[in-house]
Amino acid sequence: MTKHTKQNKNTSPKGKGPNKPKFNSYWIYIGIIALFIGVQFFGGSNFNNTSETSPSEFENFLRNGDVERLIIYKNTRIAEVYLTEEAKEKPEHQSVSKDDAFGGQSPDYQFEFGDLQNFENKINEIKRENDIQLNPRYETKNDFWGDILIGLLPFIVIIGIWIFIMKRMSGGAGGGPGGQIFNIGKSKAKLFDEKTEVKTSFKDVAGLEGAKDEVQEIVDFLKHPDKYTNLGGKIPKGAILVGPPGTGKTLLAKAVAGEAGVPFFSLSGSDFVEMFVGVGASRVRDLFKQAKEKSPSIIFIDEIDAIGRARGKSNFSGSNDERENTLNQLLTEMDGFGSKTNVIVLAATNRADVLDKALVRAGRFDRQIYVDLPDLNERKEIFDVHLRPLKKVADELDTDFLAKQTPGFSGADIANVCNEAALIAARNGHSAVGKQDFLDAVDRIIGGLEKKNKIMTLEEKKAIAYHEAGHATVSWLLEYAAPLVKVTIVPRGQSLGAAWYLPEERLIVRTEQMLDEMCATMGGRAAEKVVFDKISTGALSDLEKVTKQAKAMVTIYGLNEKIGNLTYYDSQGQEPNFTKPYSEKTSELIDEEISKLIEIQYERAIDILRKNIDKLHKLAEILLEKEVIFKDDMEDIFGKRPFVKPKMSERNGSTSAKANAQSKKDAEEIQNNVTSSDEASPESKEDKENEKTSSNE
Ligand SMILES: Nc1ncnc2c1ncn2[C@@H]1O[C@H](COP(=O)(O)OP(=O)(O)OP(=O)(O)O)[C@@H](O)[C@H]1O
Ligand SMILES: [Zn+2]
Repeated sequence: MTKHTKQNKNTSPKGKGPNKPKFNSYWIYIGIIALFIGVQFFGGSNFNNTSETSPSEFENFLRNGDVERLIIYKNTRIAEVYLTEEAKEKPEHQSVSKDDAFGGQSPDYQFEFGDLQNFENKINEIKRENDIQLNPRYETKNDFWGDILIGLLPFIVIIGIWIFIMKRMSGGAGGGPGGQIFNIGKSKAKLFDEKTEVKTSFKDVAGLEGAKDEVQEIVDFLKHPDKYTNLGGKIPKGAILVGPPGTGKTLLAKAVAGEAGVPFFSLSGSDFVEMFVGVGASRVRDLFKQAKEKSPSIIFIDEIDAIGRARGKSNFSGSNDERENTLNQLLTEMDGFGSKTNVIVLAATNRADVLDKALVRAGRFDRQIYVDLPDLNERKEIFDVHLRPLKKVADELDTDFLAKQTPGFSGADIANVCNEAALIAARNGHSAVGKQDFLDAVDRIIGGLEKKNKIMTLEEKKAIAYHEAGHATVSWLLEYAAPLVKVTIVPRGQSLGAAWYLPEERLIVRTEQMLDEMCATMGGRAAEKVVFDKISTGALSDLEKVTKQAKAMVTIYGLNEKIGNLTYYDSQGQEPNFTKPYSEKTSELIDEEISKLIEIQYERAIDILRKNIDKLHKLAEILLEKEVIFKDDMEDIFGKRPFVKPKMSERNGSTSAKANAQSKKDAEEIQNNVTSSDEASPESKEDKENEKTSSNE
């Protein structure tokens, strides 16, 4: 069961920071309205120190010359009488209040005169008889309540609209409309307390081994904070879980809380965002206050990008202040944690790249934990987890088989499949959930996913497998390409597949290293060309990367023979260049050289792949089958990477042509001793790099 956290204490928090507003902004609105009503009541002209009288008595006053002023309201048939100063002293006017707190603005008497014509005649008659100068003033006036109502009408309308919006925004959940207004500055966090909830544990999270390892530290810290602080260590304040929707980010965060046995506050970044100034910041404060009260605890903010988008970038209309305030408040709160505050903030997003730099700085969300779509094996595990609660599952059910049927599915999709299968089985009167029920459920979910363009055809999958296998093969066979760690055809962010390399830290990159890397980058497209004799649009980011690299070689690092030892790089880079720093002719030459560089590497990649076509096929097949391969699988196919320590004297060529020839020779060498050589270990490779770097200087 979830419950909304309530807090009935003082709403205006004691701000710590210097520029925190003392009041939540909605109090200001309420104040203005109250003030207005007050003015209506007390400043109004007929607040009661006016005595009632009758027309005949008035005639007496008039006769006696006591009346200074007479106001006649035609529409309400009321006359207001103001006495002269002397008259007020007379005993017959004792009932008239003398201490008029409002500057004597209110009349002394009022009465209803009935018929206006008669009344006027009577006044004129008395005036004539007694020689009295009095000209009544005529005014129109609404009655008191009508007056107030009309004055308040705009405010009532505004409040009405406001309440309406409030209700809409908070989904009409809980509490009356008034309650909503007064709770607007409260955080909407849902609290999952381990005492009242069924505990989520790592057992409930299938796969995600890497991510689990990383969050284990947070669990450990929450359990034994002293262990860390005693050693003077800094405690992590936050981590961001990055990954596509439905991959179990929320689940993982909840499991961290469950494992550590601490309360878990969960809400979405968009919950902070309201149209009223200051509300987001106030909600952030409230959330952290609640979390600190229950510390140690975990705050989980889903869709952090709703508030954490890079400032001044996302919105051209410029009215982003409210979101920025919210973000600033979040940063302030996170900075404000002392080492004694055992609150850890976990956030989730599927776009880490749009986040504000300030958010991912050290001491805030300085850890990013990747939560990717599951591969074949992980999908099997997720099926296992979600089959557990199903009461009756047919015995012959094979989760391996199910995992194979669901490429590209997220954990949430799989949870959906299991649920759907149970429903289908029930509808068809089956006594247990069987294989066919699952297949039907998969079909149904795929139908939904197809609409969202998330499913790839078998043909596409094959193309991607060869593309990635191409990268892997070429980079494996090139001495200077970064060593491969993992290749996958599980879609990842914008890309359809990916290869991970172990980047080396190099201070200086040599020509042959750049060329080898470019060649490996072209390996994807080259494989498509070699195998299908077709190329696809799937290589866009590869082309972008390789073009940038080639351009840098030619125009920045002076690594091209024809262009020579010069750079068009401007380290000051302050003034925008409206004119190119080189002539048209040079410009053409640059384009030509860039394109030549890339083409040579493309041809080279094709060449390598043609010579290793069997291995490429084998690799692609394994990829299709397992969806992910690691270094070990590569070694099974290619043998260990064959590169031996180079002889120093042979390696001092630095022009592209020489380097090219050198690398080609390498590739051929590899041909010959790919199965025999097993000398290269990562360390020796690194040593070699260092030596090479220094020899180059
Ligand atoms: N690795 C997993 N193991 C078991 N179940 C999973 C896994 N991943 C997702 N699920 C199931 O999918 C549901 C939704 O996952 P969750 O809400 O954690 O995804 P999310 O990554 O937070 O998604 P979003 O980005 O849309 O918020 C979970 O409640 C769980 O049932
Ligand atoms: Zn590629």
